[in-house]
Amino acid sequence: MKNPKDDGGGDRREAMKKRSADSAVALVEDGDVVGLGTGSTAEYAVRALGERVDSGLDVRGIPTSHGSRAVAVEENVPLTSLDVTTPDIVIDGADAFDADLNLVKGGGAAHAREKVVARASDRVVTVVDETKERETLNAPVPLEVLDFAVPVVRERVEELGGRFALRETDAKDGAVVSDNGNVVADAVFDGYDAPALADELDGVTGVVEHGLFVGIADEVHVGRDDGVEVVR
Ligand SMILES: O=C(CO)[C@H](O)[C@H](O)COP(=O)(O)O
Repeated sequence: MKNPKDDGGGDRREAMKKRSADSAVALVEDGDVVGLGTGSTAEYAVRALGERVDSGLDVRGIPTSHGSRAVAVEENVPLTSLDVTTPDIVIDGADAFDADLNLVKGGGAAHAREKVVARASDRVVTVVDETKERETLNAPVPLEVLDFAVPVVRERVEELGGRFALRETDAKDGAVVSDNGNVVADAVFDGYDAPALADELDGVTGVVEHGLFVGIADEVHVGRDDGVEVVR
């Protein structure tokens, strides 16, 4: 299965993403520690934060991936780590969300670090364009899995009624490997109750982390053509 993030784009959608990112970055205050999310929408946020740093804002960022670290370095956003402190706010994207603020994350294979940073943050702000909105979540659930455990995790996902698809990459022959050195798969279900499935996946030994974020997001900034709707 190819990366589910290969979902096209277009200028209109990029503008919605940027609107959402700008709205979230406006919440950052002088002195804040900011969790830096991963993905194209979060990248807009890191770049917008960089502009505010240029104008004198005093912040430190905690990246959620090698990718977001690289963007922060390029934008001169000073960095710190969970060894030193925890974020006042994290700004990160999502692959899908529902009205209860359940999120599916991990299209960029960074959901394990993203969840660690989000759970450590005082305020969790999600940035999306309106195409991510769902009445019922049914997006494939990313799984970061210990390579050794793939057969037993596959079996458990199938017992839960899903299909287990190891994620592949065009960048090399073989599986997508996370920043933590584990393989990444997608668990595909027709539809699911996010809290119940999250509970089940929490209990699967060999799954380092899954991409269902339940009870974590405080607000979702939804970029639309005519502005940003903040869903709380
Ligand atoms: O969870 C993520 C990475 O692991 C991303 O936040 C998610 O995939 C959304 O990315 P984009 O803003 O590019 O659509």
